[in-house]
Amino acid sequence: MSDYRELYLDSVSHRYGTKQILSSVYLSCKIGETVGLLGRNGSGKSTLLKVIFGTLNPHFKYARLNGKPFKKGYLTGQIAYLPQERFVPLHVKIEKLFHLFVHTHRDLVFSTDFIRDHLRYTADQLSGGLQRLIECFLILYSDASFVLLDEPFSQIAPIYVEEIQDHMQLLKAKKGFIVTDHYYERILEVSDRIVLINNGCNYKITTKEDLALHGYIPSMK
Ligand SMILES: Nc1ncnc2c1ncn2[C@@H]1O[C@H](COP(=O)(O)OP(=O)(O)OP(=O)(O)O)[C@@H](O)[C@H]1O
Repeated sequence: MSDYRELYLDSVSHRYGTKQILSSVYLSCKIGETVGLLGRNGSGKSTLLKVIFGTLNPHFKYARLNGKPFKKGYLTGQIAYLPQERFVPLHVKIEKLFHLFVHTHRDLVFSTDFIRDHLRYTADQLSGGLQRLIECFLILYSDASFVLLDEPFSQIAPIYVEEIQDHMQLLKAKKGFIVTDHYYERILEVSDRIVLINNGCNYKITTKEDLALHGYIPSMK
């Protein structure tokens, strides 16, 4: 049985056409936990996050949130998702976006210097990296208890990656995170445990050697 305050996925299977991408994948995340999701390009990480959020209907999944079965994550109001692709509208003021997405922790996010400095702009007035950073904060600070982050560190300068990590740490008592990125050293730093997707299956990773064993990083000398 799953604990209360847990996102739980079991038996997730999906194929595109005849290509099997996920075969009975299991994944869980509790409040207070950061789960790092790793895997080679095309292994199915984004597919899995889309399945959880509900924008992709898999061939099979068994999903529960706080013990209760759910079909589409976004309908629960408890799951937020940062997709790989840009999602913010270009012509809406950043301040308005934060008013739409963030309620509980708005004061906290508005007290962050680089967010406050950009509130009066629209996304099209910002660089690609800053747009991504704003998107990341909109999702981190949304009211959802479980946050799915697809490549939050890509395009972002190291100084801001540190900021993202710090804010994840700050929010962790109240939220659970599932995060994937190919800056795997960052994923190792920020995560309490690591799950690797390989050949459609999930593997528990405990050491860097495990990552080499599964062919995610070059074998270690
Ligand atoms: N809509 C689609 N139609 C057909 N095939 C798809 C579709 N979306 C993804 N795929 C294929 O499914 C596989 C898994 O894609 P996915 O985006 O989930 O991988 P990923 O692990 O997130 O990869 P990356 O690390 O490169 O972002 C890839 O081979 C991809 O080409």
